[in-house]
Amino acid sequence: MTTDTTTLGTTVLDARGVTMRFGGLTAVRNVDLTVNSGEIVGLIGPNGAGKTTFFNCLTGLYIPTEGEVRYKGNILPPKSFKVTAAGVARTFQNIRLFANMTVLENVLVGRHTRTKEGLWSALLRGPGFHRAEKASRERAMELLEFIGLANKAEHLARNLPYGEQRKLEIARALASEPGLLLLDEPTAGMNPQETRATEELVFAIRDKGIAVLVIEHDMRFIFNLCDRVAVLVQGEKLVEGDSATVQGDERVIAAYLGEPFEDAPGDEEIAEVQAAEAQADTTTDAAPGKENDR
Ligand SMILES: Nc1ncnc2c1ncn2[C@@H]1O[C@H](COP(=O)(O)OP(=O)(O)OP(=O)(O)O)[C@@H](O)[C@H]1O
Repeated sequence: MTTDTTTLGTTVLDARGVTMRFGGLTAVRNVDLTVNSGEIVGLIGPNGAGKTTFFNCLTGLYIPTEGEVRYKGNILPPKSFKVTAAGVARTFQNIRLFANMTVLENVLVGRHTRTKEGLWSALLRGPGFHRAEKASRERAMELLEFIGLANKAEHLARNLPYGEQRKLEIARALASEPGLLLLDEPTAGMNPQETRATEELVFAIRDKGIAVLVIEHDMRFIFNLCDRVAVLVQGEKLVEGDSATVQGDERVIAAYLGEPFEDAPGDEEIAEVQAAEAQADTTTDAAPGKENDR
């Protein structure tokens, strides 16, 4: 799946040797990861594997103990608002909207890194301020159209259904006009329809020329969506490749034992298949992990 609007292959994000230690605990160990323009890259791994910690290292919330992170060739500054200004936006695992502000106001907040008008201009409310404010509102409304919330621009964020609140978070992140969007579990708590809509939204974002790096536990979502998937286990990158490669990798299957993929067969089905295979004197073509191939 490619996009017409970007040149595939230009490195947007380049994380090298990222390590994050908390006292004696190494949450992320020597992780390399690149995201190229036009790509949607997935980051998966069991609970506590270090995925969010890695995101925090990419977005200036944490300063990695070792390693460096470059965005379009430049080392990212160790402050989250500067990272956003540089072109990297993110959403969080837990919704962080301004609940008592309107939908439109939430998106306008996300635009502050792109608004040139300073404090004095805002206080004096001169013509420059009014022009900038009008342009910001127009852009925010465009984004709300794009994610399908324009008709709720004046609603309070707290009154939106859960799935729409998550969408609004994405719109707010997009308001900073990023070149790279990091999504931390965007479908957590969503029903299947909302998840499918989010999938379409992420494709549409990619088609606008924004590269995407996404953490998600929903394997079907990840494998449908991503051009490339990296697997973190206990802070280390275990495997990286396209969806088919990662789904078929026995180390990945082993890492997820006890936490099966959605729709993965239950123990009974596995036992049945194994018994049938043993009986049928099968060749090695019946590869382990095939059951997860969709
Ligand atoms: N600020 C912190 N201080 C100390 N330990 C931390 C901190 N943040 C994360 N950790 C630890 O680092 C490890 C990785 O946690 P992290 O939240 O990055 O995992 P994760 O892969 O995102 O998990 P999940 O899928 O459950 O969100 C865990 O052992 C966690 O307890």
